[in-house]
Amino acid sequence: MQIAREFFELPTEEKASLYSEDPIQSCRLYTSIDHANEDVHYWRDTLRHHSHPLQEHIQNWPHKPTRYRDVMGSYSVKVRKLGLMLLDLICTGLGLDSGYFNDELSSGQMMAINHYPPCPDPSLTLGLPKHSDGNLITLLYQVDNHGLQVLKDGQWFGLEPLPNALVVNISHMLQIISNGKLTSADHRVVTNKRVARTTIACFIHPSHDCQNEPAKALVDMMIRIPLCTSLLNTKASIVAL
Ligand SMILES: O=C(O)CCC(=O)C(=O)O
Ligand SMILES: [Fe+2]
Repeated sequence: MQIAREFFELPTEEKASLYSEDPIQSCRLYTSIDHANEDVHYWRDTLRHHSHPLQEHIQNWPHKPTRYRDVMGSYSVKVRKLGLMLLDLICTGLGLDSGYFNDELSSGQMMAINHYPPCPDPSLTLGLPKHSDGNLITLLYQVDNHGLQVLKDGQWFGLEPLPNALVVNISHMLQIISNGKLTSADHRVVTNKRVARTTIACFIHPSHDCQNEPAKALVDMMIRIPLCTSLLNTKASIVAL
């Protein structure tokens, strides 16, 4: 977290070379969501880069702070290990074959270092608007400052930062694969006037050419035999729920 904060404390000129609006860039610094086209800008700067396989991506990461690559690289490997362990447990919980989430379903990983500076008027914007994550599973590290809220039964609840704890989000792909047994949580970030907030999100995601669908074992098959006058004409229609 210290390294993440040090990155955002670098002089603007130092960070400027990483600034890009192009979502295809493997490592880029940008702000809000779609700065050129959005009506409201969100109060966030973010450094986003791929992080798995590490050796394919680390050379695109920032040079400064000098320990950035070492520290963030080692965090990325460890947090991935934890994420895959959680996916194994979720796999058991869902009753899927062990290793279901291995390989292409979890072969990608992206990290976002989010920075929310103090906001002079928090009533005018948010750090991030309501959304749920589009990947498989997200592990978010937040240390001390509040800001993250989750939507439950139509109400927003603040998620207290707990020392040495990570927030784990079920994301869209996991909702799809689990056929809705797990649901992705809507969340947002509010700002405050006093202090900056920095977070590190790790998004584990499927490979880009992998097709996602509900796991077969979680799809109920219902056979309907329509009532008709001639049994000979009866067709069984199979409906996947
Ligand atoms: O910074 C946070 O607390 C949440 C970040 C988040 O939701 C995201 O990057 O998708
Ligand atoms: Fe999110």
